[in-house]
Amino acid sequence: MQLISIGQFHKVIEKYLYWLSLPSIGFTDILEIIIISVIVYQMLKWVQLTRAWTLFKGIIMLLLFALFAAIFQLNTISWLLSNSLSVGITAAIIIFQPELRRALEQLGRKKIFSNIFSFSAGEYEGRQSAFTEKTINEVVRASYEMGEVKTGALIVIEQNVALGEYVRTGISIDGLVTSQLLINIFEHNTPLHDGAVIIRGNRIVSATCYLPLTDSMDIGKELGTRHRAAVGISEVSDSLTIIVSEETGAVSLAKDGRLYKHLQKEELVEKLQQLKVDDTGNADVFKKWKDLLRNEKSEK
Ligand SMILES: Nc1ncnc2c1ncn2[C@@H]1O[C@H](COP(=O)(O)OP(=O)(O)OP(=O)(O)O)[C@@H](O)[C@H]1O
Repeated sequence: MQLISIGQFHKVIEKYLYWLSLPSIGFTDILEIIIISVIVYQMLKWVQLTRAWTLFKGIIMLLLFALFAAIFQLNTISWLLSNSLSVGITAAIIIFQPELRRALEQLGRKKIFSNIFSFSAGEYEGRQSAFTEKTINEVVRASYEMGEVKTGALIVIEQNVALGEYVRTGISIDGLVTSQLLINIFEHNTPLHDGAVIIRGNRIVSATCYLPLTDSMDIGKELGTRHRAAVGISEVSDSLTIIVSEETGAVSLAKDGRLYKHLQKEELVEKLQQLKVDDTGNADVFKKWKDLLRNEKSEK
């Protein structure tokens, strides 16, 4: 029996198994794979939380149908599908314009690096003055006192995204946050009780502000425009909004497009503590990391 040399063996392998050879993978390829995976994952996560999920399922059905048409050479159907693709994309952009706008706004709000590396309260909180323990106590006291007597209220706490355009819709007030002032503003049949109050740092900057209403379907039919306005402003900004129901006296909170209904006093305090900075105006960097991680967890 004639043995083949190593060189010949190599040639045979190259000739018949060339398709097995893998292209060389460099660092940039791995980086690209990671970046694309993260983008696709984030897009799928976003699509699942919006009306676009239904559209996404529809597109998958169409693609399966196109594959079926291609396999069985249904030429007319294939032609129709490929020619309506560009029209379909334009239509989807028009129909889902609010969702796309919201997604881009949310992307613009993600201050990942500044959140991690900024050490001063001004940069971290984006406010001119600090949101302190005293302000938290005043806001919480006012909310539950108004709840007890069923006085409706809407209190927006501004964070990194400036709410100037909504502040301008109201009547300008430059007053230190106190429970008495808040209760007074929302007192029935007084000129300032309608609409929302906006708080920036430790100060009430405006009252009777008009907020955008959400068109979310997830909000219960029993809730009216006050709650819709609170969720609406939380969709277009990183603000935190407290709602006191005039009907039930319940205190709720809107943040990142979500409504946390019927909060107990301690729960509200806990949520507001995340915005706090100490009296020197400095945010604790370790607390920031803890808060960031906690927020990530609670979002999951
Ligand atoms: N777009 C808006 N921006 C700011 N405030 C608003 C807006 N729409 C309604 N409000 C406030 O909400 C009040 C009406 O509340 P409505 O009864 O419709 O809401 P609700 O969610 O059912 O709350 P409640 O439980 O207090 O009745 C208005 O009088 C006004 O003060």
